Order: sequence, then structure tokens, then C-alpha cells
Amino acid sequence: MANEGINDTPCARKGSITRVIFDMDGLLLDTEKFYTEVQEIILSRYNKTFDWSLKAKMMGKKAIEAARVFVEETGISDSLTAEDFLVEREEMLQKMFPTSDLMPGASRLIHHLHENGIPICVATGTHTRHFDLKTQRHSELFSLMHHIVRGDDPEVKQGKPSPDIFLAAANRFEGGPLDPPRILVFEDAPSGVLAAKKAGMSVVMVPDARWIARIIKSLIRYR
Ligand SMILES: O=P(O)(O)OC[C@H](O)CO
Ligand SMILES: [Mg+2]
Repeated sequence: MANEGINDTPCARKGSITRVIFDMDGLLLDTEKFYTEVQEIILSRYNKTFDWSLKAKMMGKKAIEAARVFVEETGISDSLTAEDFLVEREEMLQKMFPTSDLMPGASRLIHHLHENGIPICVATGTHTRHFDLKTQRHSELFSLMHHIVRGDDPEVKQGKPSPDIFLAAANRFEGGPLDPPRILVFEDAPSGVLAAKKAGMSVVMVPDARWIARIIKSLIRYR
């Protein structure tokens, strides 16, 4: 009777939810902390700090898109190109990604939906090589997905907040064209929420509690 539970949610007012799309980094896998750590290390070299507003602009994007935001927003693009930034962080990330843990509740929710016959998939901005490193300890869970769309998929011309990835993910479910509001997206990133809304889908944002704490602290500081 899982359908009743889903249909009761406020975001399903326009009709019952029939499909679910999951974001991956920071939503199913606790991998956003790796990007944060590496970017803090690199920025400290330039005596700059990595804050939530910059993090929010980078999350969910394709690697090169996020890299351009990083060097331009921090004003270091004269010293470090987006391409060199990617090369520099790669060595650190490659060691971290295979240790990726699941986010709390991710396994339970995926198993619940799968056992109740709700078609589920993943739409992640991450490219295939990083996807393979991040998921190598979680292949059983990801095998429950009907399909997985990654950032280097040819149909994903632009990363989030473009709706490309969610439209591609929706089209790959069986059963023909779907009514977008009846597709529920779970996202952690502001750009991902915007992408899902642009695709006309229902969306639940699950922000990382560690960033919420930082946002609240920064607000208190400026009161
Ligand atoms: O949040 P995702 O799964 O779209 O991943 C995007 C990047 O790889 C990390 O921000
Ligand atoms: Mg994410």
C-alpha cells in the first residue's frame, strides 16, 4: 500500500506520484563532504574560505561547470584555471570516493519503493568514472534502479539547474510520456530543485544538516 503513502504527500496534489527520481551526491551518498574538504584545502592556499553561498552554486553541476564557478567566484581564475582546478582536486577525490557512505535513510527508502513496485531511477550530475568510484560499495542498492542518468550522458547538454537531466531520466521509464507533476524528485542542491521545477516535476529538497548549521551560524553572526 505504498502508493497511498506517496499519494498523501502535499506535492502530489495534482495527482498520484507514479515515478521517483533520486539525485545522488549529497542525497543518496554522503559525497558532498569530499568536494567541500578538497575545495577548502585548495582555497586556503589563496587565503580564502569556502562558504555556503559558493557551495550552493557548485552543487549538482557537471564538473567543468562547477569548476568555472569555483575559480571565477573566488577571483582566483588568473592563478588557477577551471581545468587545472579539476586536475588538482582529482587525486584527492579519487582516494575519497571509494569510501563513500550512504546517507541516512537512503537504503530504507529505496528498498521500500522497490518492494512496492514504484519505478525509481537516479539522475546525477557526476560523470561515469566518478560514479563508478562512488558506488563501488553500493552496487546492490543501485541495481534496484530502473536506470541511471549521469552528467556525461549525451542527452544532458547542460547540468543542473537546466532540466535536461530530469527530462532524460523521465523519458527512460517504461510506459510512454509521463505527466511531469506525477514524477517526484528528491534533491539536496538548490540547482537540482530548480532543475526539477523547470521540468515541471514535484520535488522534495533534503538539505544537508551540516550546511543548515553553518547557514544558521552565519545568520547569528550578522544579527
Ligand atoms: O548531486 P549530483 O548527484 O547531481 O552530483 C553532482 C556533483 O557530482 C556533485 O555536486
Ligand atoms: Mg546532489
